[in-house]
Amino acid sequence: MDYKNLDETGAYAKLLSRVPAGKPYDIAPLLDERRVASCLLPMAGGLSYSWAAKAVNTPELELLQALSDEQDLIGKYRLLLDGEIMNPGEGRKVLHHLLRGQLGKPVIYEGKDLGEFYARELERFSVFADLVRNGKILGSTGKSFEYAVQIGIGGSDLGPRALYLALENWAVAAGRKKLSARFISNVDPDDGAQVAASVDLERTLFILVSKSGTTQETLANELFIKGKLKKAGLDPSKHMVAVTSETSPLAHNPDYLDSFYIDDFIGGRYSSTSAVGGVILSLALGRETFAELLEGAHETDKSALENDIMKNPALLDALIGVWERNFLGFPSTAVLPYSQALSRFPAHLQQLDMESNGKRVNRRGEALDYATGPVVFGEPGTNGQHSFYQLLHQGTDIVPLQFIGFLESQLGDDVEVDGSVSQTKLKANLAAQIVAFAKGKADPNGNKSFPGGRPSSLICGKKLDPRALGALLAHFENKVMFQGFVWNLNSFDQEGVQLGKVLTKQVLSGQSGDSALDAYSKLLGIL
Ligand SMILES: O=P(O)(O)OC[C@H]1O[C@H](O)[C@H](O)[C@@H](O)[C@@H]1O
Repeated sequence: MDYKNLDETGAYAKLLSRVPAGKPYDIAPLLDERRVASCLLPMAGGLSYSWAAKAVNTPELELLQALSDEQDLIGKYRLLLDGEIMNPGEGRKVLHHLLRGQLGKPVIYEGKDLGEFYARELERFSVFADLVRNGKILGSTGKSFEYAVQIGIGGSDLGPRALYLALENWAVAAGRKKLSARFISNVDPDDGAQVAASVDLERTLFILVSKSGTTQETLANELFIKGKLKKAGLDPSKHMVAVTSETSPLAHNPDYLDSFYIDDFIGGRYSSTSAVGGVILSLALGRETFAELLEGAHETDKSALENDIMKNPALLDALIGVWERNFLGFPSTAVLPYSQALSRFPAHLQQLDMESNGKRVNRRGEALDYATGPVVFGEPGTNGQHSFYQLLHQGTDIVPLQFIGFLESQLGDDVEVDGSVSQTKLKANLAAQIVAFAKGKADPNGNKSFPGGRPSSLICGKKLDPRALGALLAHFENKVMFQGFVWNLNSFDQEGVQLGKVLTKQVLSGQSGDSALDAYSKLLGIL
């Protein structure tokens, strides 16, 4: 396989020549009824991807297709599916797609079929979840479990938390919610203390999740919670399960009620569809809920194999993102779900994208001369409208926007005020924002004028259900993967998080050897 930097491709110079000189790419004249109807791609899970309000047209799209072909993005995706080492920094395969079904060759590692291994673990924790939900597995005082509390951080927290919140109301409406989930992530002791105080410990099952089994925050929180359980007269070994990799120090420990495994080929931020997300979702919302989520993700993974960018929403989204980042020069992007259930989804995408593609060297470690991953942030609409949208509408930076919306609410519990129900108001706000950002509004008073030309995409669906959520999750995973391939990055390691960990250890050992570190330690009352 040929791995080229973006600026070594033939398409790069051609795309540069498409950038309007000295003025923004004006999308206002583009956006009409015909364009909204035609710039729409069906996605898996009943979703669709609208790129009508993007600053891109046929000539750029043809060049982006050429870029995709030249960088062989689909070929690289196929290699990944077939179990090639796609994380060269750590010499690892990248197998999160295999968690939701086989699309490539069987992946055999040290004599073990990894597809079978993941399927076996899925079945094991699904059965476990059934037994807990049916009251066949009880706490140490013989009471059934009502709460599931995940202890984990980063990929062992953000994705699972975002998915749980996304489906909690849906599962209530579907009669599938049995346990309430909570999450402890921060080493800030107030996090664990607050969560512990909000549950009935006798009826709580803790899920200790750490792929490496060495994460400082998670291990501290484990001991914090075990101390609380003991103090309450409970046996921690009957109140805690572990999710980790088989090679971690947490593996095969009889002190846990049970243990479920992943391996080194499931990256933390890509682990939501493994036991890392699956145990808590299956416990709280039922195994069928998690199974449907996996189906939506698998369907998306399949659609991402299509070479034609006009038939592959994740690929198109990725390439438009590259056009915006490298050619139009936009440094950030906002994820704006018009769905309160997706309140933590932007935080998950922040890790997914920024930890994957926040890199300044290529996969061979050579410095790059072009921009890579954007800064990602976001909040649900309409809340964001009353907060940071001011900058998005009238600030000096153009921030491409990724809207997400649904036709129906999850609970269907609504109120009519001034002739419309709240769900309709939510959607009206969404439509209004897309057009306001794209077209703006001229006004002789500069303070009141809106420049427009602020591009956005929209992913929409009928209702946020497990299939749609799985499709949404996998869409962004695949988008980030394709962008990493375009930029010639290793999207699957995260060396940038290491230095801080090393210095923290030095501070805690009292041997920092650095006067600035000592000074800050004094300021914070450590020394
Ligand atoms: O699951 P763990 O091994 O505890 O890792 C938790 C997290 O911490 C690391 O520092 C990485 O930055 C994340 O990618 C990872 O998800």
